Amino acid sequence: MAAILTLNAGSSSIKYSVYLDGGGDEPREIAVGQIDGIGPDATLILKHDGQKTVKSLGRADHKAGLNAVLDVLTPVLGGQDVAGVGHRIVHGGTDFAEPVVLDETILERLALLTPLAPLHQPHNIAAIRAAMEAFPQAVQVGCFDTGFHRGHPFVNDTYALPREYYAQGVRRYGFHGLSYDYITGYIEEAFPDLRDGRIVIAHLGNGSSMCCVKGRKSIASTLGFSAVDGLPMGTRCGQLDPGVILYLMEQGMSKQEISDMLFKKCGLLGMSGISHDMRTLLESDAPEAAEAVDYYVARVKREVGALAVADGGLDALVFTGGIGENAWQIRERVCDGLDFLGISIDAAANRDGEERIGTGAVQVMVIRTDEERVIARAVAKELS
Ligand SMILES: Nc1ncnc2c1ncn2[C@@H]1O[C@H](COP(=O)(O)OP(=O)(O)O)[C@@H](O)[C@H]1O
Ligand SMILES: CC(=O)OP(=O)(O)O
Ligand SMILES: [Mg+2]
Repeated sequence: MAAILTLNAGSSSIKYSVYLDGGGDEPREIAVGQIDGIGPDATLILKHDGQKTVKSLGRADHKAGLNAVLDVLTPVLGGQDVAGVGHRIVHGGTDFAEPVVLDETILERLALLTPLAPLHQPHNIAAIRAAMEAFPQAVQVGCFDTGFHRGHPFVNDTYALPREYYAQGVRRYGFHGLSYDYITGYIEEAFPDLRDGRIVIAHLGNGSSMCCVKGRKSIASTLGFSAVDGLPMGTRCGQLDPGVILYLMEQGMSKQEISDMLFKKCGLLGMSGISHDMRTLLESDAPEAAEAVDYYVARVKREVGALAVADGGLDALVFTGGIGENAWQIRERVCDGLDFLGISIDAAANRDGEERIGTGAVQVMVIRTDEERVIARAVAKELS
């Protein structure tokens, strides 16, 4: 049976999985892992054959992380034929929404979108090139984070700029679409009563965004044209008055310096001066760490309200992503004081990370996302 490999290069991690192609049935996962904490202190995790391997890599950038993944996969694959490799590609622009078989021309077009997702797009493209070299016989399939949001109503898809900019592609694309696709599919199966419900999903990770859906369709997202808008993130500023950028330009900062600052030096890292990592900030006693977390929580809360309004009400609130799935403290603080929206949670169920933690009119849920599965399904479809 042929194998399918998935690669998902996030801003602070590379997630990977190996599946066996089900020949039309759901692909069967046989190994899963990630390089966590890309930067000074990276860790490789592999779960395979009922065993979990954890190996410290020390300092590792995306390239070193990817090489470590390819190394660890050799014994996992055991000479098995890799028929397809699926890739998460963060930005598809106006041209790409559905999964696509990748070739050199497409890669060149995707590279043009790098300024809009500098923490992802180059690593996504590097992973594709590495996979093309490592598995030359395999079909390489790109799956786009922006695809899920392409049906937004115009009011949630545009900025109030002169119209020609919309035509040029200056739009609210939204990201984390593979995660939202997985979560909405999961809800459809596990909670059929919510199939047509108004759901706000908070994908809180190193990259964070929120999205409201109705009947599995994205209605609005906090992320927009580039992967920097909306919520504050590990190193990204989130929503910002464009006047600040004009101010920075007047201060003499170059385009590259401003981009580096907004994408790499802001958010939790910039506000705390300590770390981009939510785990570190929750453990810290420094007031700056507490202020960064306060700001993060306050922005998530505001977006719950904003997205509930955009969706015409709220039936469920879902937490997912590295922070949303694991940080009970953040979930507790986000939900605190939102009773007026019908949101309240059971403290013990929340601490235990149970799937259903709501006690009010709105269902509140913690659901583990699986972007890799969405990618694997797309590859399997391509192979069938
Ligand atoms: N137990 C935990 N408590 C708090 N935060 C956590 C926990 N586990 C993971 N995280 C946070 O999740 C983030 C990584 O999320 P993830 O979705 O994997 O990232 P990426 O955006 O790279 O895909 C990190 O900032 C990390 O601090
Ligand atoms: C789009 C984005 O921010 O992705 P990630 O959360 O994987 O960094
Ligand atoms: Mg991610």
